[in-house]
Amino acid sequence: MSDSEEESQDRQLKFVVIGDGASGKTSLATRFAQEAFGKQYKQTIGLDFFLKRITLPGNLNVTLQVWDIGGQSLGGKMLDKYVYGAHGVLLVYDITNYQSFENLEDWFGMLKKANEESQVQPLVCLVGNKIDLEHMRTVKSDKHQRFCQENGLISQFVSAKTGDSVFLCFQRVAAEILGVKLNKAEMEQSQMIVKAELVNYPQDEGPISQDTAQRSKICSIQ
Ligand SMILES: Nc1nc2c(ncn2[C@@H]2O[C@H](COP(=O)(O)OP(=O)(O)OP(=O)(O)O)[C@@H](O)[C@H]2O)c(=O)[nH]1
Repeated sequence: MSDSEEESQDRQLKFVVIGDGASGKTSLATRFAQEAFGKQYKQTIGLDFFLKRITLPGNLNVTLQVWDIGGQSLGGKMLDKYVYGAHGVLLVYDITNYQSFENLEDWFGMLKKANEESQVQPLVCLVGNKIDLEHMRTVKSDKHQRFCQENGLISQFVSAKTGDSVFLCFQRVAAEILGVKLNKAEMEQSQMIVKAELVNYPQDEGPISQDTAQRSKICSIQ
């Protein structure tokens, strides 16, 4: 069988990523689809698309079509058309920004309304992003859990910056939609790659040779 024939058998799933501006939706999509992260904030106007093929247990190939929707779209005319017919939705907020959590009600309300007449009801995952900034958290984890329970959502905490649990998040939603069970080992395997950046040493701890300083900026633990 040729490659293109094989690909044509892939399941295609539409994922939309919604939530307040600057909560990290583009970063999440970019981390997932391109394994990259940019510190610079560039507002998404309208929407962006990403495609990524993943393999679920049982050798099931799935192509995820990720629609990254600009946070300023809430209240805009096009938003219900963007989210219509989605199989999976990542409802994203920033754990260090309480307002982004409060606004989830509006995002979720819009989502329900937009899909009222759709035959496919999307599976929704509540995504608390920026867990690398745990020390700056303003949204307590029990608030997050309560929102999930009240609305029947999957729950996930991630960091688009470090990559922590980003792949897992997309994988869990895709698996749930397709009725595929992930075992503990599979979940753990896709959970994290920790990249620890070294902080500059204080001046009075003695000189570090230029060579050493350059070689040891990032430490990866897998
Ligand atoms: N520390 C940290 N910063 C993050 C993380 N994710 C995103 N950011 C930063 O947060 C800012 C906003 O990220 P974006 O991904 O552009 O946010 P967005 O939700 O797509 O924003 P809109 O396009 O306005 O909807 C950027 O400066 C990112 O670098 C994260 O996990 N940790």
